[in-house]
Amino acid sequence: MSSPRILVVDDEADLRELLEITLLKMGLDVDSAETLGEARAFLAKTDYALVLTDMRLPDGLGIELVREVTATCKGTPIAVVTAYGSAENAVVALKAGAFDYVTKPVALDQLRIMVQSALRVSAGTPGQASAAAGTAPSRLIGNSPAMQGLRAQIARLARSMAPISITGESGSGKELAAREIHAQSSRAAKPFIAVNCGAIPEALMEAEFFGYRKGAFTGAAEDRDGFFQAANGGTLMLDEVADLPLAMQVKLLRAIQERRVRKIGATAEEPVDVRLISATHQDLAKCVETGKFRQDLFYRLNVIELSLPPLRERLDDLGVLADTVLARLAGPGNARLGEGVLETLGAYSFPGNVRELENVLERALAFANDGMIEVGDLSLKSARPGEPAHSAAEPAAAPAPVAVARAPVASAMAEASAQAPASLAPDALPSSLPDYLEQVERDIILRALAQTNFNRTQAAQLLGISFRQLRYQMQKLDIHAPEP
Ligand SMILES: Nc1ncnc2c1ncn2[C@@H]1O[C@H](COP(=O)(O)OP(=O)(O)OP(=O)(O)O)[C@@H](O)[C@H]1O
Repeated sequence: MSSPRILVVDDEADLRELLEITLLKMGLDVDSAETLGEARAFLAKTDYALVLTDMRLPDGLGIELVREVTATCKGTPIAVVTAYGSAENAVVALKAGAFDYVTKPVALDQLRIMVQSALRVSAGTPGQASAAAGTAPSRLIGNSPAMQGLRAQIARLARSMAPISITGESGSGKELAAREIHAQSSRAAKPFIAVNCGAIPEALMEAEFFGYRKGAFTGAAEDRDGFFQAANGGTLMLDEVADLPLAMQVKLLRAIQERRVRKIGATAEEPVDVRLISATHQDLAKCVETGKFRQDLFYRLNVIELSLPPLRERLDDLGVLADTVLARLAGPGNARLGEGVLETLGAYSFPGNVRELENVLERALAFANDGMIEVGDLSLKSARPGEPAHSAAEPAAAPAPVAVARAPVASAMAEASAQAPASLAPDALPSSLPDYLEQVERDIILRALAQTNFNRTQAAQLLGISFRQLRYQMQKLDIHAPEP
């Protein structure tokens, strides 16, 4: 079987030679062109597994070739070589459809990693083949035009290394979309690691992201990998990226630019091959304006934007989503929606999106007779049709109070109040600040859960925190949902 063939396009003889030698040593066949014109002539005759082009060529710009190859050579990955520090070129090329980029001076270990990953793309992984054939069932359920467009966009984006920034309200499926991109990419066999940037204490962040060496600090009993090493070869999702403290943003930017990380306590850096996907329900551009988020990092992460529509803008999908959720909860065919249920759901604004739909159906199923969910089994916040829903970014107004808190919540509340620290006199001090704060936190979370009938999405909104933060705090404080 013949080796994959690569086209190198560069007018600098030294660099061209270095690229050729490196690729030949990897067992690949190479054609070389010095100009755009020569490259076009090669491309007209031969199918390549990868095109690697410089940005500046005597008769034009490499970006033209990126556009042509992306438009005409279906599936051929093209990567660009950019001058060091010219992030702009790299970003423009990625936006135009380039698979990836390497910077000059070219680090050969990074070049090899990039080439191998491009070869996996052009060979087509099983995930890609079935996705392309339209046979792979997508985890993103919905037949609305918005969902169809989203799935098509994901299939395209899965073929490149370009960083993707996913925006959307809480519960709209940002993590699911990121997992889908990973699953359809040539990285599917490698790990997908999702990190909630808002849930990591600032003091631990560097160790969590980059790892540490044994003895680097008190308690570092052995070497440990960070998220970057754990995601090597795969995808790293930075969820709630707007919550990253500024100091960590600087370190992250460096890791992204260099594609290398250094463990705390290590002397040398190590290369990492990670595709980055970031997500947030906040307006990251606004965070840049207010100085909360670094512009340079924003620019690096926000190369391709993927925006997830809120559920209330794709109500056509309610039926199929409800069927899928019920089949998962009760087993296929064991639960159904009674008369008027879909219409009632359709009149609700779902501020917590699909996650809230899942919660609503799970609770309703607990009250339903023989798996038949009736309108009375739904406990929705009052919502009028067409009423604009609250953005997840802004805390929702307090929901209509729940008439009676369910017994387990009420008893948990009573228990919490019994333990709750008596309010302190203005100059009194608690004997243990952490215990005192923990009890206050427990008390407040239980109160919010009782008010929302243990709907965590709504409770998180009441408290002005994300669903994930609430879930994290509940785990930490050992607070559990009552048994239905
Ligand atoms: N289109 C969809 N099809 C099927 N399930 C979905 C869809 N969108 C979201 N979900 C489900 O809704 C829940 C929330 O999704 P996910 O965690 O991806 O949301 P998110 O936007 O990342 O939320 P957050 O901002 O709170 O982290 C998950 O259980 C997910 O499986």
